[in-house]
Amino acid sequence: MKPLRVPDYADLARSCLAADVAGYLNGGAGAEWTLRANESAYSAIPLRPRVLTDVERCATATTLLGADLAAPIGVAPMAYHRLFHPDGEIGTVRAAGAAGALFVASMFASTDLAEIAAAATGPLWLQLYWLRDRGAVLELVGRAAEAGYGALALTVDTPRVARRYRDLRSGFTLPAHARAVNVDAALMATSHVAEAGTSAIERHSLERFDPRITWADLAWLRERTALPLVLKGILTAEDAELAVRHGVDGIIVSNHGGRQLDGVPATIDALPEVVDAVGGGLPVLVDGGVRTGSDVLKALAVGADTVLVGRPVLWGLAHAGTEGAQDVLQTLREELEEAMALTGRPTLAHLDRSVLGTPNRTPYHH
Ligand SMILES: Cc1cc2nc3c(=O)[nH]c(=O)nc-3n(C[C@H](O)[C@H](O)[C@H](O)COP(=O)(O)O)c2cc1C
Ligand SMILES: CCCCCCC(=O)C(=O)O
Repeated sequence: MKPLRVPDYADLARSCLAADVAGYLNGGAGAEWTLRANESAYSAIPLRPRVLTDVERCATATTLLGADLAAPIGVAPMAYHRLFHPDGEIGTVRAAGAAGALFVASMFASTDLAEIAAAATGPLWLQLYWLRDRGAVLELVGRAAEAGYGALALTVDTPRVARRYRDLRSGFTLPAHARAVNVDAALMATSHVAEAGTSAIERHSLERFDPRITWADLAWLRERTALPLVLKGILTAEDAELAVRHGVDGIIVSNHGGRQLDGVPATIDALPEVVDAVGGGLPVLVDGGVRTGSDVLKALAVGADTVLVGRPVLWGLAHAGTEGAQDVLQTLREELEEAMALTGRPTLAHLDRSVLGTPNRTPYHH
């Protein structure tokens, strides 16, 4: 089957990946309630089209923190792209560049940070986890600045990696060809020690991630880098207000694709309170469950400035390397453009909450 829609890539990826790798990629935390909610909440929102608005040209181009994007779409930070295809992060960053999309490299990328930067042709950020070893984090930040990364995205929803039952059942661990090559090997060692019935990355996070950090620690990082700082994993108005008060440069509304606290709302449902709390003072990004151009349009209509896409990019990569990842991003951009035309909104500025109908909810099931 030739993939046409983004979800077509999900099946194709599953059929070419080992079961434990597919489980790590597609799985979520706990009962996977939030994982399901992310996608179904988008499907529940009907659209309210306007007609006779001249949609011959619909303009998707935008800017984010001073960088140009062909559309308000980016690649969410995801660890270990080489697990899914030998092209790894070089493939996904090239795909992002070709599609005019933002690329956020994970701290646990399986390709050298400078090599990713050398292959990038578009805006590039680095995601960070706050490790107990602050020196290791700072060293990485210094290398990112030198390599030309444009911003840091600090993930704040992961004091530890959550229980992901698919990974516990498979005894998930990292193979030799997909390791976090940008962090000191000694620090990463336990992330690839197999132990039946456990997840190596969950064990590793308990040892190495720093669960003690608070809002006050952000100043420590800000004093040591001139790069803009974006917080990833905000879900409430209260935390959005604190983020603004602490002078961050952007917010990513995220529940980690349903991989961290199970039971939190779908991100499209959390987005309005964050957008309203921020009040336009900062860029607000969102990720989780975005599978169609209409989903992108809905998030923008609620007030997101840019939408990040996670698993679909890795489905494309797993199936067809760089080309597959690029096709996923290109398809989303084209579908967004079509959704703008068919809802009668020729520019991004025309996308506001009036395009959204009342959600048609069926209750989520645990
Ligand atoms: C395989 C995989 C690895 C991930 N690794 C990271 C990571 O290293 N850092 C991070 O902040 N988020 C990570 N995430 C979460 C994504 O950044 C993003 O929040 C999520 O995938 C968005 O949901 P979606 O996959 O439904 O688009 C990962 C997600 C997946 C699927
Ligand atoms: C010890 C490495 C942990 C990597 C976690 C990557 C991630 O965020 C994910 O969701 O998986």
